[in-house]
Amino acid sequence: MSRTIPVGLGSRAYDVVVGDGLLDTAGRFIAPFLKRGRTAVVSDETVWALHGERLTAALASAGVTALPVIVPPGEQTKSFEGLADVSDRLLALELDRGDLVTAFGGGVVGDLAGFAAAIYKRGIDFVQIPTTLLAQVDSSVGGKTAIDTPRGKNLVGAFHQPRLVLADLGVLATLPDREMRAGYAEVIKYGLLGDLRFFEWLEANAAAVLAREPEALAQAVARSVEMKAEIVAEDEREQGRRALLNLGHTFGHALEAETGYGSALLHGEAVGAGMALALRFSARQGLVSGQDAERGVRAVAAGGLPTRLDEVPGHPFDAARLVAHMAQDKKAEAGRLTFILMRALGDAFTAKDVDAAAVRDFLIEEGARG
Ligand SMILES: NC(=O)c1ccc[n+]([C@@H]2O[C@H](COP(=O)([O-])OP(=O)(O)OC[C@H]3O[C@@H](n4cnc5c(N)ncnc54)[C@H](O)[C@@H]3O)[C@@H](O)[C@H]2O)c1
Ligand SMILES: O=C(O)C(=O)C[C@@H](O)[C@H](O)[C@H](O)COP(=O)(O)O
Ligand SMILES: [Zn+2]
Repeated sequence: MSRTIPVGLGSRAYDVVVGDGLLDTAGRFIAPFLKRGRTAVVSDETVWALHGERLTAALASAGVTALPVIVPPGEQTKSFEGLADVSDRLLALELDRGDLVTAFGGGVVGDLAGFAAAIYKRGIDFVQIPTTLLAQVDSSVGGKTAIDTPRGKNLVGAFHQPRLVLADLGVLATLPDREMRAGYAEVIKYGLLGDLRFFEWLEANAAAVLAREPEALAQAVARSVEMKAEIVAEDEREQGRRALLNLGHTFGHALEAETGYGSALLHGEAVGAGMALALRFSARQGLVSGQDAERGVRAVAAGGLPTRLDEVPGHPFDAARLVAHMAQDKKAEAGRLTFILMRALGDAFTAKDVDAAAVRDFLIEEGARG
């Protein structure tokens, strides 16, 4: 059984298909987007070793040749060097504008391959086959593509929507538990930012989702995608409501930049800690009740995610350096900080012009160095 969730973007509309075993029918889904029977498949070494043969066979059975472009796994690959490497290899394959790039992996591969597709010969089509929980619920949908720079996360990128997303829940069977927990951060984010019922469902079903129980997993992925699709369709370029998807990211991206994008702190872990900080900062500002904030933090912790700075590798962080990273955030305007804060569980909002000194004081209270 699969579910198809449309992303209603007019001429750039596409479907997200969620189900078990979709990889084996990938050729049938992808063939209609091809002008000739081939696609470059950008993947990382780990995903390719585990699932590359299966995808290659599925494509071949529909008359499609896979041209692999395999990159090292991990956040460090989402860099200028990684982008140059992928772009050069797509050129070496002599892809033209009628060809298609398939991003087959987690958010790193999706963001990198998507950005390469956005700028290759000024733009070619791509499809996403996300293989992590995080990529299935979040990064494969919505068209944000980017690389990191030492100055900050995702600072160089483009909006480039995929033509199709195929989320095969079965491939998550090989995903390490730590990566499941990191992906769960983006799942709970949807409940916190805009759906109290989903949040409550997750409070009751976190363990089942993390254990990959088929029904719970399918429900968590489908509801997350549904929420993201609805928000992206309303605000593709983050002029308003889409910024809510950044809950936990202003704090989280600053922590990622400070830890140097290594394996010590995964994006989802940074978002987990970032959401806990956003909840407590909201309470400190009198925006949300202390009770709601604590309940939100408990739900993040139940996902096995860090919720305090002293649980984040790199602690103690320098408060001023964290605030400096936040000023580079894409939501900041004229040097003024923007955060996604909470009014209640299931009710987040965009707070513009947040006082940098208040954020710094809060971070010091939370254990950062003054
Ligand atoms: N574009 C967006 O809207 C968006 C949204 C959220 C996150 N992101 C970005 O996504 C990135 C994080 O993505 P991620 O968490 O998927 O990390 P990732 O792509 O690094 O994948 C995590 C690890 O899991 C491995 N892996 C992937 N699929 C596997 C599988 N099925 N079985 C076994 N191992 C597997 C990978 O090789 C990698 O080592 C960050 O760069 C973040 O900024 C982007
Ligand atoms: O799709 C979005 O919009 C998001 O903000 C989703 C986030 O989970 C994701 O990490 C995104 O890449 C962050 O965007 P950025 O614009 O802050 O780089
Ligand atoms: Zn994210």
